Amino acid sequence: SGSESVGKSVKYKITGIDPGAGIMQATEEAIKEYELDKWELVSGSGAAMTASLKKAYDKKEPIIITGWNPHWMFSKYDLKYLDDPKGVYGGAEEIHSIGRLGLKDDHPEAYKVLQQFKWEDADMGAVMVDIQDGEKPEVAAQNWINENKEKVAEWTNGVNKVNGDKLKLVYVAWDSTIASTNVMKLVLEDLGYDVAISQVEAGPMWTAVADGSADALLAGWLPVTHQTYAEKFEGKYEDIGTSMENVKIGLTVPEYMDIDSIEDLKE
Ligand SMILES: C[SH](C)CC(=O)O
Repeated sequence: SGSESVGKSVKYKITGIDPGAGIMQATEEAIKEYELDKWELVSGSGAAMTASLKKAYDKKEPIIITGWNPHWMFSKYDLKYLDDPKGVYGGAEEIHSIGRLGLKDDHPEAYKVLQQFKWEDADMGAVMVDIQDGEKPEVAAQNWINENKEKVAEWTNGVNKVNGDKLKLVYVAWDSTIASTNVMKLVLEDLGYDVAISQVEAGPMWTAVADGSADALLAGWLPVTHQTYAEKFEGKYEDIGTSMENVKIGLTVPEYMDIDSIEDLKE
């Protein structure tokens, strides 16, 4: 066919995000399972990945990235997941709220909010797009809360106000988690909590909850994406509840690329 192989066209590179992310471990495993010997996974950050995506997409050039839903990039660009016949990336994943041991006794009101915290892809997406359009995360979060009082009222249903109790949430700079953490910060502050949010890498995020130095994380992607962390810290955290279902991770490419499966990368 004379057409250059996909691998050659992207110099056998997959453009990833921060090295501790579960999708990065899954992609290293995919490189092994699909015998993508010449391929390498390039780590960086979520922001660097989406900047590379924009650069390639604007010129209709090939690029392969580590993608996930919810993410604003799927509404901004025409993207598709590569089929994963070996199931390396798992199926429908869920986002869990993970709390330190003792949180329920120390802060029963906050615990109950996290238990009742549930929203959809579209809710989180609205906050992410607002941020992507230049709004500050805390303003985008407040905008969403103002528009969704009834949904927030479900989260705080039956929860008493508190008087300045301190809470610390940890998160990673993934667009989805920046959105959820900023919304939850405002909801808990509205109940009277003094909330600090701290941006760390994925490993330190789980470690902080497991060692009790943070109260909760809102980005427990399970059962597959964060399986390594969940196993490593087994017994040292409490899975408080699922805030979102049917989320997904996988290798992602622009629709204009004529490949459909991870198997196609072997050529
Ligand atoms: C980047 S996804 C939100 C989560 C993960 O891959 O760890």
